[in-house]
Amino acid sequence: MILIENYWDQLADVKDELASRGWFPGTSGNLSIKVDENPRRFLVTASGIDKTKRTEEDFILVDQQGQPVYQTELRVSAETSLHCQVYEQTDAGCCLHIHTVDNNVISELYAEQGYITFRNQELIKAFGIWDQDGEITLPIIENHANMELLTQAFAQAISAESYGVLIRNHGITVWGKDAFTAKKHLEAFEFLCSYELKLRQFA
Ligand SMILES: CSC[C@@H](O)[C@@H](O)C(=O)COP(=O)(O)O
Ligand SMILES: [Zn+2]
Repeated sequence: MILIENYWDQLADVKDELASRGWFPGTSGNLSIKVDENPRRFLVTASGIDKTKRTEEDFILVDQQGQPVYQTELRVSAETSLHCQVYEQTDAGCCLHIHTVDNNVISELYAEQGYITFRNQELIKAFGIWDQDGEITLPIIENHANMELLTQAFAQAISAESYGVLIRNHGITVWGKDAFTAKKHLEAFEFLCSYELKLRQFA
């Protein structure tokens, strides 16, 4: 038997931790956690809510098309289709999206290149990459206002080895096999973005 409450609590805990870092400015950001694969169902944040508050209406159970499983007055996150793509194309169990100044500035600086590759950093090991010359690449896509176009570009950028996609002047979407791993990947990408920006100030 699947205990949705268990997944709900895991996602609520992650949300609280990210909120305590100020990673949901202006109601931005959205989170999801998979509760079942056959058929695929996941909890996703309701749209437009204050993600720094913990309430009983924070998450909505949706199917693989991102449609609510039960009748609700709440709206699912405007970016639910991106979460659907992550679960469709990877074996992720959790997907996190945040807007920070650091990830936005990195997205602008590297937009023309279309990606940023991080190397020579101990924290790359957070992605399970243990080689001496290990590196991780984060693709960067344009921020289309049209969700169909954004979802298309996002789907093309997803790869099993990247664990995240950066949307230009918008934010980062990161995933992992479970809530713990997704948060670890998110923290690592944020660290790497911040490091890169600081280094550029001196280089
Ligand atoms: C309020 S600005 C952020 C939104 O436009 C969007 O990018 C976002 O991350 C949150 O949307 P939401 O529908 O609440 O999941
Ligand atoms: Zn967003």
